[in-house]
Amino acid sequence: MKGIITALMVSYDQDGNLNEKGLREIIRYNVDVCKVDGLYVNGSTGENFMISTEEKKEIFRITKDEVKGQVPLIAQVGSVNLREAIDLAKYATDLGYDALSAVTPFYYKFNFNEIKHYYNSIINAVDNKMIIYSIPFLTGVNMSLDQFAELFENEKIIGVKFTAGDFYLLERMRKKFPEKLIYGGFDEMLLPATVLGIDGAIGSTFNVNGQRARQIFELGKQGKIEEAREIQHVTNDLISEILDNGLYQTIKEMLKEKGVDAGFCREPMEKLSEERIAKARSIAKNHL
Ligand SMILES: CC(=O)N[C@H](C=O)[C@@H](O)[C@H](O)[C@H](O)CO
Ligand SMILES: CC(=O)C(=O)O
Repeated sequence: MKGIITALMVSYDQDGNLNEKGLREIIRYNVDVCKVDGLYVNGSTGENFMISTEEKKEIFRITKDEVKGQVPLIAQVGSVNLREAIDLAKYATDLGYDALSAVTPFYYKFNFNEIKHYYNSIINAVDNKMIIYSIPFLTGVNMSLDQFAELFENEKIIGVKFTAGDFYLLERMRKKFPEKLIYGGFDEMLLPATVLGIDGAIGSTFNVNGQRARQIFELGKQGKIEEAREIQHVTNDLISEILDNGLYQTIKEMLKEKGVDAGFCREPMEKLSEERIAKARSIAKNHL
């Protein structure tokens, strides 16, 4: 479960209904064209926090079915509704997902004991492994090195998806937890995170830019820093244009430009104007 892992996009139709055919096409594009090492299902990029429990299960099921064992699968099951998280953890485990992940519980200012209870409750309910999903800029939840150490005392908690720019903390974690899996979260900082020794990365832009991400990761690990930096520069020209135009909507339009039925984002995310659709299409033409 190392390497370049796509935070999988999901296709919704104009009315926001799950588009199974489109989801299958996105999966195929990731596996066959971007050639990524795994899929992270129902993360932020999957618009997970805007959909129902039944839809989450449907996405887990379709993805497992379409992938046919070609790459490992990680199921993001985190929810402020702990019962839902446990239910999803059981569902994904029964389907055969290789690992689970859960976002730190957010919205209420849970204390660390509550966060620890949340992780242990989810993972101790199933025969599976857990990857903590830490994304402080969206959740407001910051954990210290000592707090990560306390969570990692549970041997079923095998790693962390670290979507943060705190590279001091990342370095401290690498030193303190050599046996845990650490995944980079910000695709635009893949090279510096690789230099600090991450085991892999999980990201949204790998849905379209997975091949360059792999090059950055491989070259970085080999110490070919200048070559890797050139590819990070090209990648970040791409990512900055995507971010300026609307992250998930733009990646979907880029997939459509590649013939993938990626659909639309779920409300309340807005639909792109004609002008921004044209911009997204031109980003795909110029950079992919
Ligand atoms: C919130 C979100 O989508 N985060 C992703 C991973 O955690 C990243 O892949 C970013 O989308 C990407 O780095 C662009 O900022
Ligand atoms: C990594 C990311 O974007 C996600 O959680 O989907």
